[in-house]
Amino acid sequence: MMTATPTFDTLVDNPVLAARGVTVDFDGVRALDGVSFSVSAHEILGLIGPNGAGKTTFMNVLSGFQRPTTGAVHVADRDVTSWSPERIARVGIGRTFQAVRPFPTLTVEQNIELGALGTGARRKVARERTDEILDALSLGHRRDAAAGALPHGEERRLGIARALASAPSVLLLDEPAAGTNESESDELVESLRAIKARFECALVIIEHDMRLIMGICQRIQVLDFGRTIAVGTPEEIRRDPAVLEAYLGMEAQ
Ligand SMILES: Nc1ncnc2c1ncn2[C@@H]1O[C@H](COP(=O)(O)OP(=O)(O)OP(=O)(O)O)[C@@H](O)[C@H]1O
Repeated sequence: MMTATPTFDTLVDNPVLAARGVTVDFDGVRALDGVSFSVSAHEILGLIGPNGAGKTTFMNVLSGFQRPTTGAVHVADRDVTSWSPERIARVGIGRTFQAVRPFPTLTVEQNIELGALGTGARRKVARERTDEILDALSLGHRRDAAAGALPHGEERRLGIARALASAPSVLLLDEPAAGTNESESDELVESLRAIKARFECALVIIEHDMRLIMGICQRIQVLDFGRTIAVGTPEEIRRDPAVLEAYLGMEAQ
């Protein structure tokens, strides 16, 4: 287990997405302080930490929505640190947002197809991909429903489906289980497993639902006050004293 802040060089070999020494300052607040990170093709990585630890800011840096004050972001061997979000999306980094909802008056199918067409897929390819995603995320029975009429758990899955439609090599998910009940969260886990099994896509998941994170992630990185305090398997993280002190508290013991 690595409990110190990892350096770029000691992280995974051949990462599809990596960041080195990322610092972000907001008017006197240091939201991130030298965070390094990498994810392998097809890996499921959890990014956890207490409120305000810097998780969303870090995801914004990875996807081009926040320019780091210092540090670098690489997609495979390309330095994308100064790229726009649109350009980063085009080289395979997809993401969902905590608060962005699907287009409510469009159908589920149309929402997903737009996600594919938006990154340049031809209509036939977009249709095929939409069918595959509807099936993998168990949304086929809702194909013609208006997105705005979906129950909350399905609406969250549609958000993921839309991001998946752009055929990302890495999908960044910002609190996909937010507001879901236990059975919706179980369905979400099934969908994430189906994505891993059926699509060539790594997943990076910010989530406060520890049952979900511990159940599905192969590796977890923990942030606290803008720094990495641990990286390891769920088992290692569950027992890490720094993590217990910072975040999990008694509930993890
Ligand atoms: N645009 C901003 N301007 C100023 N400060 C910001 C901005 N965005 C984030 N911060 C601050 O940066 C720190 C990290 O915030 P961030 O939202 O990244 O944390 P988080 O780990 O995602 O939290 P949560 O789990 O509550 O979503 C916090 O102190 C927050 O107040």
